[in-house]
Amino acid sequence: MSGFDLSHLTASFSGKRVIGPLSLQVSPGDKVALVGKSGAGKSTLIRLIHERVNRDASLIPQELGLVNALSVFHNVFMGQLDQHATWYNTLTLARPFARDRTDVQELLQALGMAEKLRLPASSLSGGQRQRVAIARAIYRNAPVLLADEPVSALDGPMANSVMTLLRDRFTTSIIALHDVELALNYCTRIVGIQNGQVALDQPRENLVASDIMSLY
Ligand SMILES: Nc1ncnc2c1ncn2[C@@H]1O[C@H](COP(=O)(O)OP(=O)(O)OP(=O)(O)O)[C@@H](O)[C@H]1O
Repeated sequence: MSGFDLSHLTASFSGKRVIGPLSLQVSPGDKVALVGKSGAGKSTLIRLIHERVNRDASLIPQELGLVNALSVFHNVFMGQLDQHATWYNTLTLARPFARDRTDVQELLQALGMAEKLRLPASSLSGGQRQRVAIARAIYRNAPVLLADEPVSALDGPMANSVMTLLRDRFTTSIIALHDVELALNYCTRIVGIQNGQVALDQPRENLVASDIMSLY
């Protein structure tokens, strides 16, 4: 599955509705940017979509979810944990298989972090940690990417390079982005969220930055 049709998406906290009810239909090949001001509901919507799509998604959550005590290799390998038998994962914890090490190393190379393979995640900077979560999502190789501000801790050139990589590696994606220029440059469809509802849903070519800024 690389497209999906979700309806009746709702979320509430302490009895207060923060999302929906809303529907979202995503076709295979859509590269959706979720935009909207802080607190609009983008992260909550990504979580709701992940609950529905689950194993078909590669997720980059805003909180990253790295295990500090484990190496960069093992954090990336976690992207495929549910695709291997328990014995394979247990052996990998002690001593990774050469093929997996090579695959992860190649990914880290593409993310400018080749020399970090064996280091614990605790020793990384914020931007490096974010790239490990990105590598984990790419390594998972699911049909759909769900990402919540995946390049927020990266400098401009690195953010562009990572967005290019994500665009090339995933046919279908939904990415929450604060950076309107990145949204317009790397996505094919812009979905604006306002007060938990879809306030804008347009192909990228119909929009300029000022159209999106009206959401803020
Ligand atoms: N765990 C929670 N408990 C209570 N309220 C929450 C919780 N998570 C989110 N909210 C509320 O839900 C609303 C939407 O939050 P959400 O994190 O989805 O927004 P967002 O658009 O992703 O914001 P940002 O761009 O700042 O990440 C906000 O009003 C927020 O306060």
